[in-house]
Amino acid sequence: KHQEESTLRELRIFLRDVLTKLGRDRKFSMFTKPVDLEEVPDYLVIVKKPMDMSTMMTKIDLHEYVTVEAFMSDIDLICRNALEYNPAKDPAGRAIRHRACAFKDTAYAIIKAELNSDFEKQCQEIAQAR
Ligand SMILES: COC(=O)[C@H](Cc1ccco1)c1ccncc1
Repeated sequence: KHQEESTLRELRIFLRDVLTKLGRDRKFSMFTKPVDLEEVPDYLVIVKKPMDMSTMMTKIDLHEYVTVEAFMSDIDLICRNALEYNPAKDPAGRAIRHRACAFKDTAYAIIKAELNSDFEKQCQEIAQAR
């Protein structure tokens, strides 16, 4: 239905705006691109499902997100992966973990400030009907 397509188009615009805002913050630069598997050869031994903001931007453009909830699951995945791969056993690991938590909290705050709950309800109804 055209009304549904218009709602999903608005969702994509909203999600690109959230990622753009997060990508502007230099403390989150390690989350903007996939972890380099040549630099970090054991990454896939520990992290089963890598995720990063450039991959999320591609998923938006491929219409892979129909709800904000699905988008937030990938934000949570970025954070969880960083916590799993970077133990708190040294200052470098603790700094990355702190940024991972700040990344997730900042994403949630941007979304809460800008998302109309009716809008997400419409997206959920479209997702259920599919
Ligand atoms: C989310 O990013 C990561 O988990 C890797 C882990 C990592 C550790 C050593 C090399 O890479 C990272 C990359 C760049 N700067 C910090 C950490």
